[in-house]
Amino acid sequence: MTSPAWGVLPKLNTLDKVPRPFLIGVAGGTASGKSTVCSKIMEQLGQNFLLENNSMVTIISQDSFYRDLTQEEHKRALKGLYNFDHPDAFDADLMLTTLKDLIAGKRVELPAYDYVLHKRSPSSCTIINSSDVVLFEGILVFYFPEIRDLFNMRLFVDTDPDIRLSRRVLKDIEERGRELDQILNQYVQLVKPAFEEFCLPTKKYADVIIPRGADNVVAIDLIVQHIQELMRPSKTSRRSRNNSDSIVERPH
Ligand SMILES: Nc1ncnc2c1ncn2[C@@H]1O[C@H](COP(=O)(O)OP(=O)(O)O)[C@@H](O)[C@H]1O
Ligand SMILES: Nc1ccn([C@@H]2O[C@H](COP(=O)(O)O)[C@@H](O)[C@H]2O)c(=O)n1
Repeated sequence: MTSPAWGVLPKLNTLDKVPRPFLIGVAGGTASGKSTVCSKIMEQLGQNFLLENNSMVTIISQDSFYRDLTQEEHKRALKGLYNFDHPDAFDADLMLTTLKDLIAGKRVELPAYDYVLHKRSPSSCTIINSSDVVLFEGILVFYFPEIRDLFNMRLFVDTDPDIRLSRRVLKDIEERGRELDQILNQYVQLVKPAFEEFCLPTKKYADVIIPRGADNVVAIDLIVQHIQELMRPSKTSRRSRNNSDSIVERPH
């Protein structure tokens, strides 16, 4: 293979290594199963590959990057009238810095998000040391171009909207103590229109679309196999990559 192949590897310092951490973006509508898919990928990588190699997988939620609300915004949030599905609801700068820090091998601190209080809870912070694989999941992880470009693999969880709504209703009642009329009002007025305007158009950036989310065991198995293949050391040649579209064999 001659020079043209090198052009698809702009982010790699050395062709002997896949990026570490290997950063995977997982987008999809609310309650599509993003977290569940991430947990399955993590579980399977742990079972099949990472234990042998003493490596680590980390899942990060975009929800940790919701902006702090003003008093007025907080009042609206309590009534289900604040738009948490709009890109402006997120601190995109902090998201970018955090991901860049992780890529640089730095330790990062992530506050858990409290959906009842509508704010981050610094008391339950997760400290993330360097990992081999980082799964970053959220409704708008592919929305911001600079963030989107950091991913080495992009997945979109594509689940039927009726199923998502029914899961969302249950989740909001059981885990977030919300009332049905407020949940449905927020969904119809804010969640659904924002999904159509901001989240769904990012599906085109995905390397792999996963219909039916975590039910799709074949898709998840193939994704896990692909990650294992990319990360496995090879004696004769090593596959080097920037994203799934540009896997090339190392020139001999
Ligand atoms: N394939 C599935 N079958 C049944 N329930 C599921 C499935 N995937 C997710 N769920 C449930 O739906 C809810 C939302 O799933 P979750 O993974 O948290 O979605 P997201 O991270 O996209 O918001 C959770 O209660 C989860 O247990
Ligand atoms: N205080 C908040 C913050 C977010 N939401 C909703 O969460 C959804 C994103 O999380 P998923 O796990 O479902 O992807 C998003 O649709 C927001 O409407 C909220 O209701 N309250």
